[in-house]
Amino acid sequence: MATGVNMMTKDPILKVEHLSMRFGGLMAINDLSFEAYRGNITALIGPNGAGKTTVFNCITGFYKPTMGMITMRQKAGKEFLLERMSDFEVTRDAKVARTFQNIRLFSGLTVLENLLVAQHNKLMLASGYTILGLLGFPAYKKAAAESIEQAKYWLDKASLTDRADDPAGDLPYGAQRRLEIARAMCTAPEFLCLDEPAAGLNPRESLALNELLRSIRSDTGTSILLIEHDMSVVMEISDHVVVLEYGQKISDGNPEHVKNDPKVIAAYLGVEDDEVDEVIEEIEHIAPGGTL
Ligand SMILES: Nc1ncnc2c1ncn2[C@@H]1O[C@H](COP(=O)(O)OP(=O)(O)OP(=O)(O)O)[C@@H](O)[C@H]1O
Repeated sequence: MATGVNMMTKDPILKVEHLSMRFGGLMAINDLSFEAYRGNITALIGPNGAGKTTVFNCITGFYKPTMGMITMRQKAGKEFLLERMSDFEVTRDAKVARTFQNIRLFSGLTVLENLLVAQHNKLMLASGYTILGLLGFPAYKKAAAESIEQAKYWLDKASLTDRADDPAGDLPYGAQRRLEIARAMCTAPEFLCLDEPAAGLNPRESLALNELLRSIRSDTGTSILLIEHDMSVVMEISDHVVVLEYGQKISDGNPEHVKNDPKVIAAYLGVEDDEVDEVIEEIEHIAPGGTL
């Protein structure tokens, strides 16, 4: 398959091999294989019901796949077979963080508190899981100061510093989405999975999201896998796009390759492959140069 991506020079952080997930009589994912590369933004796209969230749930330990292997290799070389791990272990040990389609913030806590709660594990470790934290043990004090610094850093990156003391539930929708991503970044993940981060955003909020994701890629080197329906976000910021239809991969490559792939156009327009040329001709007639 021509892909437009030079796979030889890429270093995979995630390898999904022959993944299948069956729900009763429904094969939601059927023998799916793809890779996500270190330091890249990879987008997983496809029509409604294609299986994107199911893939995310398999990667992040929420579902146990019916078949297949999901290997994550950290920067230091340590490998994890994610399909064998619980969601808690995937987050804590493999350092995979995720956000959900529906926002899941602690809406009664302030913005800053949301970012501190995300670092709970680190603080508990520093307290030795005892009351040393309450007694002002130096290691705990140091960890607490680091947590605040980390929270401040991500408040700034997400353009939320001036809302730090407001309840998270009072933020506009786009700011809540950025806070969720900032909260995930406070756990210092190597791999960040975002489920429809641009859903419901207005164009200005979408731009702010793009900027945040680009800065995560350039400043931290964290690899990102995102599910997204907003093609302007996908085409604008992704290095690599994987397209699913009915639980199978139909295209894999750089954004330019994917948006011109007749199979992808057919899937989105809901037509048979052999009718694609005809439909593209019609589209060209209405909007010359138009793609997806
Ligand atoms: N827990 C489940 N039990 C039964 N069927 C499920 C379950 N989760 C997903 N499915 C089915 O699996 C298929 C793929 O669903 P999935 O949510 O992964 O698609 P998607 O590509 O994320 O869709 P959307 O873009 O609409 O969010 C659908 O037919 C869905 O109804």
